[in-house]
Amino acid sequence: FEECKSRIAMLTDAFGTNTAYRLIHDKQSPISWIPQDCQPLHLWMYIRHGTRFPKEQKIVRYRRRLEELRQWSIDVGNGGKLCPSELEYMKNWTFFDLHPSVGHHLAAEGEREMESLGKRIRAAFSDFEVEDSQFHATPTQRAVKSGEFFMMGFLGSEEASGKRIHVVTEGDEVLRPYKTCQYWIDNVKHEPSSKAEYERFLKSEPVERIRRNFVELFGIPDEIVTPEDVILAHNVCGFETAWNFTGNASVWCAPFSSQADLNAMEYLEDLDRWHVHAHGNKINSMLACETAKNIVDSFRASALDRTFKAKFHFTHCGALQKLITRLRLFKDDHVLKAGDYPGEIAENRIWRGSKTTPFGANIALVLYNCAGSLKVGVYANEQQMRVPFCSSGLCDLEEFSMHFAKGYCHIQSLCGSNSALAYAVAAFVVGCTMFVAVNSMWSRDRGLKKEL
Ligand SMILES: O=C(O)[C@@H](COP(=O)(O)O)OP(=O)(O)O
Repeated sequence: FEECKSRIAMLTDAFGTNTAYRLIHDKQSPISWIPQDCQPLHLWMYIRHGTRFPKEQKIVRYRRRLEELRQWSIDVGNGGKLCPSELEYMKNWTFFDLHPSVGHHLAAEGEREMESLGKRIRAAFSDFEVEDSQFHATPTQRAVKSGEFFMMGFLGSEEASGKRIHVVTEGDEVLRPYKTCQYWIDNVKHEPSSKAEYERFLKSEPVERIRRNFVELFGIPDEIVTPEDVILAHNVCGFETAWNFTGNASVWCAPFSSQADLNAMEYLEDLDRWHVHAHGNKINSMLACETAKNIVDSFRASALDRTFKAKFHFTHCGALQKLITRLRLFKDDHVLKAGDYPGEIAENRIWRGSKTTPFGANIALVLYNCAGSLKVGVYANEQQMRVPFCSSGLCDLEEFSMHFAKGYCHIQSLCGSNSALAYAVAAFVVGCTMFVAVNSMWSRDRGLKKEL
């Protein structure tokens, strides 16, 4: 049964946004968060909640559909070409024990992820006393619980017991503005063209090949298994891998018989998230403008009183993707297209859900006082990043603010009834601001060169 063993061994981390944080973090080397001759003044973090359960309606749908597929496989197909251990697992499969009431709740793996992240972040800044720490979360169980577990890791259980999480309202402009943004919902999320590349790839040969593999392995008649079933199996494979700390593979991973299959499934989700939530649409960057303002305002306040403060925000995948878009991180210089897969363009892309926004994904922005100069460091998933609009790795606060937080920011008018006009005005103002900024940098540069 060599085939069974290799099937289990090949499972890695390509589960897109359903990847557990440990699957990417364990491969990274730790970094130093304190640059030489610098002292931290402000730590501002945006954190996606830890590993969770599927949402309530999905638990119901998964149970219904997977039960059907399971019956087809066991009764009719007699397990198809599944290995004996997989067939046994299939017969005793327990995902059905998951009650819909735990839908979208933080899983035990998510609790571990958050507590250990909190501990690592505290350890990274252990030479500095945090004068004030604040914890904010969206009004969801998974975000609030993530905040509580992180806080325990960061402050220790005793200090954490006296501290509260500030729960914001739905659609909060800093934590999750798109959630209630009607303009974005109508013109991006529900706009068919945003899904066009995703739909195209769903019908493409790489996904069809996995579907045929599914049919053959499970011994289910061809006409029963749809491309949506392939997505379902991939989701459940990802979830069961994320929850299962011991690393036993889920039987629903079996149709993905090579890394290429997992990569194709990740690409499918990436096409969706990139076009709807990230670099694929300019409004996504604009929707992070209040978040950007909050970061820069917090930095300016800390720069004045010169004490080390920390603010943590527990939120969701789409919110992190918008902040990532505004920071121009993980940005390919091409549009993500279905037709580019397979091929180097798709395979070498930077944008990957498992690397950008797994469960527990985090973006940290740190203000430092470096021998009297104010500098900003940007970190994604505990690795230092270089933002394209900064001339060096550690960015000068003014240079950073000029690109990141300037320009028109009025989310209500961007999202409200006059939003088409507001969107045009915003795009125009952002364009003008960039023009003026770049021009003034050129003139400053020219001035400096003259002086030299
Ligand atoms: O709420 C959810 O179902 C997903 C998607 O929501 P958005 O990312 O689209 O807000 O986000 P998650 O909570 O897993 O980060």
